[in-house]
Amino acid sequence: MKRRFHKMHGLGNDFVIFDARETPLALDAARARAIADRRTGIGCDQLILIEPSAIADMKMRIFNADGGEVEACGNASRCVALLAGGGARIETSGGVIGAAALGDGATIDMGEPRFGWDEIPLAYAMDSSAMPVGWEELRDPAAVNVGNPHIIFFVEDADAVDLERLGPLIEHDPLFPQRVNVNVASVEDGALRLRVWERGVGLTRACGTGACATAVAAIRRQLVRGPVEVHLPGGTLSIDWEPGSRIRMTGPATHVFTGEIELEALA
Ligand SMILES: N[C@@H](CCC[C@H](N)C(=O)O)C(=O)O
Repeated sequence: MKRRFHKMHGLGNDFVIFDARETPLALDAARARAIADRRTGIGCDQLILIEPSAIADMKMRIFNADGGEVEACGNASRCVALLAGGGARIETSGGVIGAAALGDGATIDMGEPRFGWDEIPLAYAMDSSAMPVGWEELRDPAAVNVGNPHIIFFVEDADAVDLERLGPLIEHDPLFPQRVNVNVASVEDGALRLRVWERGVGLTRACGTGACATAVAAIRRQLVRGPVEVHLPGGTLSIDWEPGSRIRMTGPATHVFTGEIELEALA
C-alpha cells in the first residue's frame, strides 16, 4: 500500500513526515533507515510519525536517520505545527509541548530545561553547568536536557572547530549513556553562532533543541540575555528563556512537497 508523506524542513534540517492518525504505520529502525537514506530512499535527517494521543491533540514520534527513536525535535515541532495549522498540544516522549503556527513558521513552548546529572543523563554525578571534562581543545562544557540530551561548548570561533571529527567522539563517549547531541557556540554581539553534531545523524544545517539548550546554557552563564537570536548554518531561531520558566522557540518551517511511497518495497 502506498503511503502519503510530507517533505518539510526547518532551516534546512529536513524531515519525512507521515500522518498516521487514521491509518497506523509500523516504523521500525530498519525501515526508518531505508526511508532516510539519501541515495536509495527519500532522504532526510529525521522521520516523523504523527499518531493519535490520549493526552494532547496529537503525538509526534521522532526517528533519527540511523533508525533510533528519540524524544524531541525542535525544528520538526514547527513543521508539525504548520501542518496542524493554528495551535496544538503535541505529545512527545520528551514531554507535551505547545505549538502555535504563525504564517510560514511557528512558536513552540518547549517546556522546562533539566540540569540534574542523572536527568541529562550523565554516567556519574557532576555539576552540569561547569563540567570538569574536555576533548582536545573543547573544554568546560555545560549539559542541558530539553527533552533530549545536549552538551554545549562555548568557543572563540564555532566555525573553526573540527566538529565532523570531534562530534562522533563525544557523542559516543561513555560519559553519555544515551549518547548526546554536541553543540559548539560562540557569542557574537549579544547573539549566538551555533553548529551542531546531532546524535544519530551527524552535522545538520540546524537543530532546534540544540538552539534551545545552547541559549539556556548561555543565559545561565550570563553570556547573553533572552530573547536571544541563534544563528545556525541554515538560518536563525529566536529563543526566549529565563531561569525557572519554560523555553519558547520561534522560527520558520517550510513545506517542500507531498509524495507517496510504497513502504513494502523498502527494508
Ligand atoms: N533536529 C532536531 C533534533 C533531533 C533529535 C536529535 N538528533 C537527538 O538524537 O536527540 C531538532 O531540531 O531539535
